[in-house]
Amino acid sequence: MSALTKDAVVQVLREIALSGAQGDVVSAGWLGDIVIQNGSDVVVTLEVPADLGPKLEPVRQKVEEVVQSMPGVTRAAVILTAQRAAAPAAHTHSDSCGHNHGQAPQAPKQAGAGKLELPGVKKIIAVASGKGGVGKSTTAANLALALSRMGLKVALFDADIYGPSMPLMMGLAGIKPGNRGDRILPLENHGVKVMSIGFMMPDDAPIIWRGPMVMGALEQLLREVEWGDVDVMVVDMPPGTGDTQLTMSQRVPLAGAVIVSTPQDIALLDARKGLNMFRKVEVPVLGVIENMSYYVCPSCGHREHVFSHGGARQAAEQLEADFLGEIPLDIKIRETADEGTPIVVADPQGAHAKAYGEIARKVWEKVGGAPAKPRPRFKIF
Ligand SMILES: Nc1ncnc2c1ncn2[C@@H]1O[C@H](COP(=O)(O)OP(=O)(O)OP(=O)(O)O)[C@@H](O)[C@H]1O
Repeated sequence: MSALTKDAVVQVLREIALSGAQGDVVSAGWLGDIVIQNGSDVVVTLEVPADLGPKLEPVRQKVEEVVQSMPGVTRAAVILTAQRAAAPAAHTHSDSCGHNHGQAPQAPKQAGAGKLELPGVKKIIAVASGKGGVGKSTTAANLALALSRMGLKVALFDADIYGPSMPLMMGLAGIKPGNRGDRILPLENHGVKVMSIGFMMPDDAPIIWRGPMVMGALEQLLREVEWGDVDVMVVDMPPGTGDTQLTMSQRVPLAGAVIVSTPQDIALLDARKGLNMFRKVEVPVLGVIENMSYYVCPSCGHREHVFSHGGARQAAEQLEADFLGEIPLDIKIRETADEGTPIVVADPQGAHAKAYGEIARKVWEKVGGAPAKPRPRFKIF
């Protein structure tokens, strides 16, 4: 059998006629990207006009069905993204991984771009970082689990388009969410509802996301998931302070944001950009969490400050943001997350779970959350 090519996919897409005078998805100018992974997994991105987006779910399904039926295709995923005016470039640049490491951009002026409505979701909290690799996702997962242990109904939304890690961290890797009608059902583990852009992509698909596409895909996912009744949703934001992060902070009705930083100065500089970005769009900054703050020697219990300790606390003070707490550098935090059972669940009585619990309590208080009913420790069936 000859190898599957993008041209062959385009050919097939041209055969799907759209109703009305628009021709097909290719001639309508909607074709964004085609990515073929492992020779047989195909992801097609359609960039459609924002006002048509919600009406085009049947088209998305049809295109997916047609691509899926092509010879040589194992899995097909079609993602609709809405075309949106790109935000002004400001002084930002993206590096090769797509992360934005420039200065906080100006708020884009988007006429009519109101807040997304997520009925049933009471409070939404963003977990953000100025740069990648500081432990933002690990913190988001453990924070969500700590909030859940307080007796709250919790959802975790993984918006980290450049490296979605929630499927792995929450023990849901390789599982695909189901549907009810045209609604997507979130997956659930450790008592937390989880949705990740990673569930929608073939494993390791190197999708090259352009700014407006990212927001389109995230919005679509947020809107189409049947979240049900949720006290608090934790959003693992894409790292950095570029246009995507800014647009997301404007469009999602955030109750507040927490910034994760390591103690190194360079990360703190980036953390400042994160703080400033949220302030610019009037999202309350709930505070700063210092991650990988110190190292506890597993044999003697000695605390070693590998980096210049206390930087996040000082930076928080200077920036008039609250310091929410510090989490040590501990291999167990990494291992448990990699195994899909983050430390708050793996060792609920341990010191780390306690530290995350304290942070969760402060965060919940700061967003004015109603006191949660303590979860019973024992269940009698
Ligand atoms: N407190 C910690 N102790 C030990 N390892 C940690 C800790 N926090 C995070 N890590 C590890 O550091 C790495 C990066 O963490 P994580 O993926 O959470 O960062 P991130 O900021 O979300 O990264 P990215 O920007 O790539 O999404 C992971 O291997 C994670 O397990």
